[in-house]
Amino acid sequence: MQHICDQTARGMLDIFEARRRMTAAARALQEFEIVPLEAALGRVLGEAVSAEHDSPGVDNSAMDGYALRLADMTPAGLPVVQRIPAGADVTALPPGGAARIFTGAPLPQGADCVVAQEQAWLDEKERLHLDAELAKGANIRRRGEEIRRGEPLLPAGKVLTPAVTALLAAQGIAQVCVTRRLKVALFSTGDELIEPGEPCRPGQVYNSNAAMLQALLAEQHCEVVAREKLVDNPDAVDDAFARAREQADLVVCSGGVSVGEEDHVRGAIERQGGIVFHGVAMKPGKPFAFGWLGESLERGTALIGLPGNPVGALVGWQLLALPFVHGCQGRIPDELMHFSVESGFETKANKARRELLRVRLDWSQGKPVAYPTGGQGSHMLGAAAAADGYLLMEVEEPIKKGHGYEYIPLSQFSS
Ligand SMILES: Nc1nc2c(c(=O)[nH]1)N[C@H]1C(S)=C(S)[C@@H](COP(=O)(O)OP(=O)(O)OC[C@H]3O[C@@H](n4cnc5c(N)ncnc54)[C@H](O)[C@@H]3O)O[C@H]1N2
Ligand code: MOO
Repeated sequence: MQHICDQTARGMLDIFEARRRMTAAARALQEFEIVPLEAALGRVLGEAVSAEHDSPGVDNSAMDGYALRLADMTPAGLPVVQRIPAGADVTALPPGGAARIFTGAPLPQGADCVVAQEQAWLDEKERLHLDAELAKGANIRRRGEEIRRGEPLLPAGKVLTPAVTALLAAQGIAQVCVTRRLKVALFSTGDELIEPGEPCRPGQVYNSNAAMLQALLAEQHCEVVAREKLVDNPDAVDDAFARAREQADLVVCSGGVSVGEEDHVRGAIERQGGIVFHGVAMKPGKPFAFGWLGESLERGTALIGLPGNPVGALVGWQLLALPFVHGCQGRIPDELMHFSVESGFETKANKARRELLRVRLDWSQGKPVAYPTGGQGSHMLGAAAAADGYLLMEVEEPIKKGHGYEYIPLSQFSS
């Protein structure tokens, strides 16, 4: 991964430095709630969890078959003297006998292996014979072989995925302590914006950012405490920010963050708090701003200003805002996942900013080859909606067909 390194261009912050700063700036919320396990998907564990039981709880069979004591087997076979379904109490295997047993059923005391029914046969006297060489311990799942009662099961900061949910359920745990939801106030700025469902005059633009950000926040289990559209007027932005800092942990705002006189977000942040950084050497997403409202970043309300261009807002959210949100949730930080793939296309170099090209991997040649999913303008949502990843184009390095470039899968941003 020699391509991903610090690099600044024309006063803009390097993407990966910006990501580090977002990660470092986050302070984990120290407020928690107890929720039922079935309502905890995607939430973040607020405390470490230890195993409450040995897993497996008893020695048990890994197969439908027969449990036996190997040394008892004779050329004349073994009589089947017991039948043990899953859920039965633990029994003892009488000497010189075998037990019919089913997957997950407790191994009878004295048995030292299980033969799968496909590898055994019963003669006319219902005596068991083996078709395979068996070793002691075969097809037995031992008590506590995965984890013992009291051992660490999950650390604080772990996200409750379906597998984590199952791991907790397997321990009999019905409710968990999770970080409370992050309260987010969501603003979209722009006189041109109208809401989906409203009639559209020429020059007006549907507010896709609010819909997208609401969805992105829902994916992260944030609580949207305000969702407002703001006109391009400094008083309106000031007023909205002043209200939001009282009710939210984080303000997320799109648009109005560039340099034109209709862009009022930076000014409002400076009047009510301060800027940590503004401007990142990435395309799309250059005018990304991070700051705070109130006394300081630590004591005030954090504010993330995303570009108005919808794909810039999306990329800024995924690469820069998410590490901060995760940190506030107390989540164990994720490394950015990326790997090299071949490019199936060519593109001219960008002289100032790294570009994140919206691509899809084609596997039809037995290896992944990246192709663009459509127009790469930062206002063009189609390519973003069709992409499965971003191909990272370094500054002053064109993309050449057949060469390898870092690919950043999008799936990592939804978990
Ligand atoms: N002179 C310069 N102009 C621009 C620069 C620059 O460096 N110098 N940077 C450009 C880049 S890059 C971007 S990105 C944009 C970002 O500008 P803003 O964040 O201030 O966003 P707006 O100007 O408000 O809007 C830009 C664009 O996005 C549309 N938009 C805004 N909000 C929404 C929304 N909620 N849903 C859908 N679309 C939205 C808006 O209509 C504009 O088309 O600045 C460049 N300019
Ligand atoms: O950085 Mo802007 O999002 O390229 O258009």
